[in-house]
Amino acid sequence: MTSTQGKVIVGMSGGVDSSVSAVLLLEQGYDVEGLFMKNWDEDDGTEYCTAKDDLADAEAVCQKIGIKLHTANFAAEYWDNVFEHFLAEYKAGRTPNPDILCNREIKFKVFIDYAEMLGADKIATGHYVRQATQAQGEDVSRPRLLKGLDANKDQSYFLHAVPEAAIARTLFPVGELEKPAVRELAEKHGLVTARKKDSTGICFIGERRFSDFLQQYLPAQPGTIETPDGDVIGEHMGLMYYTLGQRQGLGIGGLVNYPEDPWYVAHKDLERNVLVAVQGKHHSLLYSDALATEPMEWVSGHAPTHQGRFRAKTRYRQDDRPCTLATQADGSVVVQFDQPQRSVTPGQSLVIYDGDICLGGGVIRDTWNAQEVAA
Ligand SMILES: Nc1ncnc2c1ncn2[C@@H]1O[C@H](COP(=O)(O)OP(=O)(O)OP(=O)(O)O)[C@@H](O)[C@H]1O
Repeated sequence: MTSTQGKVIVGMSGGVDSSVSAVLLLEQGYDVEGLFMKNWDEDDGTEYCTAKDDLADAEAVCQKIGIKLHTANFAAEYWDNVFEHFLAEYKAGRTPNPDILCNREIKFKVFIDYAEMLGADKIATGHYVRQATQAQGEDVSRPRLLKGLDANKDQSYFLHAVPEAAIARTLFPVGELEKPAVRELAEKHGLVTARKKDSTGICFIGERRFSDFLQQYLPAQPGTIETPDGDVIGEHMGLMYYTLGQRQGLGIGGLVNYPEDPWYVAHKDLERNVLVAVQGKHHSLLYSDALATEPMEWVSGHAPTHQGRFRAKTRYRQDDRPCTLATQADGSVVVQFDQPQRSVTPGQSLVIYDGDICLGGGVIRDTWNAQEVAA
C-alpha cells in the first residue's frame, strides 16, 4: 500500500505507548512498519532483560493491526557507545543516566540510519514529548522539542541530548495524549499491551539487584562511612553502589551519642574512599544551591541567545525549578537555583526549560552546597 503521508518506521518496544503510536499513525494515513531492537545480549544464560517477552508482544500487536515488524540487534553499538560510558562514569564516582545516552546514540542515531535503510521517510516512538516548529528567518522553520501534554509522563528530560535534525525526522504520536487515554485506545483496539505495566529502571539490569549487576564489571572497594566531622559510623560496600540522598541500605543505626534519626548519603569522598552520611532528611549538606555542568547539548545546537532566567530539572522525577543560567566559554553552564535543591547528583543531567520548550541539558559536574554558597 502506498500512502500519501509517506513511510514511517515505529520503534516497537512491546509496550503500550509504541503500540498505540503505531495505531495512531495508521489512522493518520501513514504507511507504517515496526522495528524492534535488541540492545543487550545476555551472556550468562539468564534473561533479566525481558526482551523475549517484549518481542512476542510487539509481534502480537503488529499482527493485530496488520503491519510488518522488523528486528535489529544493536547490542554492539549499545555496548560501545552507551554501556562503556556508563561503567566509566561509575568508576569515576558519578551516577550516570544511560537512558539519555541510549536515546542520543541508539534510538535517535543507529535506529534512524537503519530505518532509512528500510526506506523510511520518518521514524516514530512512543515517547511523551511534543514538537512544534519555530519560524526562523523568511521561510525556514526549525523543530522544537516540547514537554509531553501529560505532565506525569513527560519524557523530554531523556530526549534533551537528541539533536534537532533527529527530532525533525521523528513523530511522537502519544505526546499529545494523557496516559489513561493511551490505555483506553489500546483496549479499544484489543491490543495485548493495553494493561501491560510501564517499564521501569534500566532494561539491561532488569529485576536483579543493582549492586550484583555492577559487581560483575567493577570490583567493589569497601571503605568506611563517616559523619561530616570524620567520626567512623559504619562500612560501605563500594562508593559506586550508593546514590546521594539515599537512605536505605546504609546499615547504620543504634549508635551511642547519636539520635535515632535516619542517616542519608551526603557525599562521596573518592580520594579517601569514604561515604559521608548525615542525619535527617533535610540536613543542609543534602542540599545544593548551584551547580556546574559539562559542556551542554542544546537541542538547537546552540545556547539560548538570552542569558538569565529559566527553569531546570536535576533529575527526571522532579518539577522544573526556577534558576538563573550563565553560559561559560567552554560550553558548560553554571546554574543558580532560587531555592536549594535536594540531592543534586554529579553524573545525572541538568535539563533546561523555557516554559514547555526543552532547550537542552548537560551532565552535572560540580555542585555547591547551600552553606558553601552562603559562606
Ligand atoms: N526495544 C525497542 N525496540 C524498538 N523501539 C523501542 C524499544 N524500546 C523502546 N523503544 C521506543 O522508545 C520509546 C520509549 O521507550 P521507553 O523504554 O521509555 O518505553 P515506554 O515509555 O514504557 O514506552 P512503551 O510503552 O512503548 O514501551 C518506546 O515507546 C518505543 O517507541
